[in-house]
Amino acid sequence: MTATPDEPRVKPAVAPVAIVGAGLAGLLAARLLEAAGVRGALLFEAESTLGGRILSEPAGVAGRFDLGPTWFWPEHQPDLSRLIDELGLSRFAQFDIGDLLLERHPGAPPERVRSPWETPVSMRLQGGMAGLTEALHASLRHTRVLGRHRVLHLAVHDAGVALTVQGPAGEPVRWQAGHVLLALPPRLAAGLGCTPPLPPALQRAWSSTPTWMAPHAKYVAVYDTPFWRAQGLSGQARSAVGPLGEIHDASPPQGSGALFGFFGVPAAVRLRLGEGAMRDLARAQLQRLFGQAAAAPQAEFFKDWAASPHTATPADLQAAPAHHAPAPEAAAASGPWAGRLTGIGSEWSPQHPGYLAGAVETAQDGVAAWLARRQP
Ligand SMILES: Cc1cc2nc3c(=O)[nH]c(=O)nc-3n(C[C@H](O)[C@H](O)[C@H](O)COP(=O)(O)OP(=O)(O)OC[C@H]3O[C@@H](n4cnc5c(N)ncnc54)[C@H](O)[C@@H]3O)c2cc1C
Repeated sequence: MTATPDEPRVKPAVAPVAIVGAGLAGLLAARLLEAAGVRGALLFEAESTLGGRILSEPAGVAGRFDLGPTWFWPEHQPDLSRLIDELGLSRFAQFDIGDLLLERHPGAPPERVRSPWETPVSMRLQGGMAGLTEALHASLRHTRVLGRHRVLHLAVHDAGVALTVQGPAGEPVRWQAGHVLLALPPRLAAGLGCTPPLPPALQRAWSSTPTWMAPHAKYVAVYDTPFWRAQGLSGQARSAVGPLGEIHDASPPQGSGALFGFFGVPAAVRLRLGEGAMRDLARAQLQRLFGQAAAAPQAEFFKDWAASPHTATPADLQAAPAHHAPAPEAAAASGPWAGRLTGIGSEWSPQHPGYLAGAVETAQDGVAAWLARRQP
């Protein structure tokens, strides 16, 4: 029978758990389920690549450079730190020795100020943060990982949840699972169609939770060497002129040098001006700050997360929140959705909402809660 968009084909087997989203939270949840003996979980990922907001791009022999998260803080994030060790990944401290440059006014030369001491030390992963999600994915043996599978709709029924999923060919297919772990930002989860609808208070709480860093964009410039260090500069800068508002050293532990910056330009302006203009302005700013040697990077990268439909929603583009939002409830307390659906994206973390460590916390808690409730 040929499937039509209105009549999704049904996959008859019922998976114990379906995970929506293969970022850090989704991949870790799959690993934890496998470690507890669960077989045949489904992991749906809308994009063709895994990792979600974690993205590291290669530049020849220079290494890989983070266009998503860069840092973690082991003193405050012991579970994430343990996971990194367990996966055999190497860490190193963020370079921050030397002066910081301050650009206060257009046309005024940058001021040098002593770098503020970073407490606690920010740590980075050798080879880029994507090493974390790649290692998690490589460790999976008993999970069906389905890239280019976008979950569109969830319907609860007596035996569990039916998920309508758009696969690579564009056709909607219905899959069945006993429980759904929503490993995506609450705002995106609130946009999935649900039958019956989620409790209104839960729906409101999820759709009003901003997705951390969704309105932001990053620029990375790669050089042969970290030449600014010889001038006593840390590579850090703050600018009221822009387009980059905050700049850091992004060099790997040895060899090449790199600088990265977060744009201070609002998402709507960036999207209007386009990537080419943003790159040109960012490169010109690095030259203004760090001199002629910064004018011709051997490689450069630009990633605008506001343009990613599987990270940002139109609501995220209105304003960039200065602080991490408090975590909303992760599940329905009563009604048909109780016990069928749990939010495990990082923003649901009570301790570290929006951080990598938050995704670790929510994956651990979500899987533990499902295992505790599961019928023997
Ligand atoms: C530029 C930037 C810098 C950051 N810096 C740091 C940092 O230095 N330190 C730190 O701790 N944190 C940082 N963060 C935050 C960190 O990246 C996130 O907290 C973390 O990666 C979230 O992981 P997650 O798995 O919860 O969600 P995500 O990584 O957002 O994963 C969600 C996944 O769901 C998929 N998806 C979405 N909709 C669907 C659908 N309908 N069907 C199927 N799949 C879907 C997405 O494609 C994605 O793969 C940064 C983020 C950004 C963007």
